[in-house]
Amino acid sequence: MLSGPSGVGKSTVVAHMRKEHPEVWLSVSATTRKPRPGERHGVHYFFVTDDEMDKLIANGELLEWAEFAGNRYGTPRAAVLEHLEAGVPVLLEIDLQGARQVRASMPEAQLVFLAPPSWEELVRRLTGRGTESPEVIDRRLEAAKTELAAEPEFDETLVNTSVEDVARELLALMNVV
Ligand SMILES: Nc1nc2c(ncn2[C@@H]2O[C@H](COP(=O)(O)OP(=O)(O)O)[C@@H](O)[C@H]2O)c(=O)[nH]1
Ligand SMILES: Nc1ncnc2c1ncn2[C@@H]1O[C@H](COP(=O)(O)OP(=O)(O)O)[C@@H](O)[C@H]1O
Repeated sequence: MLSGPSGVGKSTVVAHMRKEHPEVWLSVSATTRKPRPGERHGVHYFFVTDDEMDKLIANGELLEWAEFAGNRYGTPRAAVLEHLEAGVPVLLEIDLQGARQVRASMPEAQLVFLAPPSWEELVRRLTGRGTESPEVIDRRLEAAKTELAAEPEFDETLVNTSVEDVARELLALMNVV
């Protein structure tokens, strides 16, 4: 499981890793957040309405879910279990609250925290991505303070200075290489 503050580079690292190792399966989450330009339904997320999210939760279809910066996000349970049973390396990219839930239900899961080289660099990356309004950026930076403080809860911390290095370290932790 990979967690870390918004803008630290999780998606970038995972995309780089999967380009070279497509055998790593990345869970596609359901979210009530609106798609960013270029994001596709079923690829980056399953973009769902509030009602649809209510149903997924009520029917027990999510392994975990959380509200993050005003939107809900959850991991579809069935696909994760199928891939684990098939022996495929599974990666979840989820927030701190989700990571805590998975740790409780799957104690064997490995929790990896992706940290920024500095607070200033995190702000620079999140702002530089240009996908969020200043209000949303503030909200995400507020959440980032809590996430950075929870770093000791994780099994491993990787500092995202070089995307290539972090991708390699993550693969090694997953025993893929
Ligand atoms: N708990 C949980 N968090 C998720 C899930 N999918 C994504 N997230 C997290 O939600 C947060 C916001 O994701 P997103 O809106 O895509 O923004 P980004 O992380 O800045 O690219 C990030 O911390 C994600 O890791 C999920 O299924 N469950
Ligand atoms: N190691 C890095 N060095 C410099 N910029 C990076 C690095 N990793 C990611 N970025 C940039 O930071 C921004 C946020 O990355 P992104 O992968 O969207 O973060 P997250 O998925 O954690 O929210 C993007 O513009 C990305 O190109």
